[in-house]
Amino acid sequence: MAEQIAVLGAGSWGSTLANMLVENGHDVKLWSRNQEQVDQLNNEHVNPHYMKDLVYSDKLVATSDMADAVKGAQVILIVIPTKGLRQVAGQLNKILEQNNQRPLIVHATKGLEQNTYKRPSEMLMEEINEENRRDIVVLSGPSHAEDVAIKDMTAVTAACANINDADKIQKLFSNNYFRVYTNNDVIGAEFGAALKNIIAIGAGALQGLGYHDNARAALITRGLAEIRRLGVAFGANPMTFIGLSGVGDLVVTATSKNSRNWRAGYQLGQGRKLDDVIEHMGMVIEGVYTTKAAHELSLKRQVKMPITDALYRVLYEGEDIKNAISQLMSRDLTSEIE
Ligand SMILES: NC(=O)C1=CN([C@@H]2O[C@H](COP(=O)(O)OP(=O)(O)OC[C@H]3O[C@@H](n4cnc5c(N)ncnc54)[C@H](O)[C@@H]3O)[C@@H](O)[C@H]2O)C=CC1
Ligand SMILES: O=C(CO)COP(=O)(O)O
Repeated sequence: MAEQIAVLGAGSWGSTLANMLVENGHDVKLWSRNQEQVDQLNNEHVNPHYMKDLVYSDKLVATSDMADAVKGAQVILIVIPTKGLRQVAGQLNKILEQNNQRPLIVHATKGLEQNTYKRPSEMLMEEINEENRRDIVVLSGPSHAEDVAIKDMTAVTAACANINDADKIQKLFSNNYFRVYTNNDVIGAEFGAALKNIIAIGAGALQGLGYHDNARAALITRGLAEIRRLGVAFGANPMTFIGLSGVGDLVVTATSKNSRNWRAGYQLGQGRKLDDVIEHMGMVIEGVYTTKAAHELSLKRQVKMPITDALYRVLYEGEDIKNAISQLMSRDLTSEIE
């Protein structure tokens, strides 16, 4: 059955999901704060800054008026980078309150908030009053927008404490190339999503420095160990980390040239400066900020995250990447299972 869906955030992922939902037969309004981008989407069906090869459906309606996008929507999908999430959610809350509207909220944001270390669903719960929303569902997993745009096979997870709502999102989003599984572990799904970006920067850096397959496999595997350790310390189900929002997303992000985090790491490995890399990416590199949040959180919780610590020193304290790698490799030898 066709649903009325609002998508907030028209970057690479928000606009691609909005287009897919239109093609799934739903009535979709896509909100962007940028009027020029809205005009391009409505008039020429393109979004060249973010998705240069995608021609969007002419049934997709874009708007820069959030109230217009949200009016009547039963489901609201939020695809805003972590840094802007709270502000957009606060704006949304006011509109929902005025409309007396109580939609199901889905988000696809992958990060942790600076200083508070909150997960996206925690930020949304704080900003959107309970009277103005139903549950919050996390949509996560190995899903580069570029691949979904060309209808490559993709499998993701819809995680929600209320499994009926995860089921509903599973049905709305699934089609013959996009397969959605469900999970009730929101904490695990969000930690997996946020922390894999750190490891992806590291994997890109290794490749930029000229390391090969063994090094990448070691980084991914030991990266997953520290992602799981932090997630489990906050109540995540360890099994989630061997699922799509865990190892699945880690593998795609740490091995793909489509990944902004991998590309950032690659350029750092080749000797480019961080500010320069951020300036030229033109899209969000969540892992840069998540590295800082996760490093601080791991110290607070006393969870060992040696790869995250090494990347933190490289990104925020100017340590040479090769030194950071030597330091990682010369730590006391230890057991794999902790
Ligand atoms: N690009 C991808 O393939 C995937 C991205 N994600 C996640 O989705 C989130 C969004 O990523 P992308 O779409 O890639 O980012 P992007 O950089 O391509 O686009 C971000 C969009 O959010 C808007 N935005 C940022 N701050 C805002 C604010 N304060 N108010 C209003 N609009 C704001 C920007 O104008 C832009 O349209 C990130 O957390 C990312 O990790 C998740 C899965 C896949
Ligand atoms: O989360 C993603 C794919 O699942 C996107 O990763 P990047 O932000 O590194 O492009």
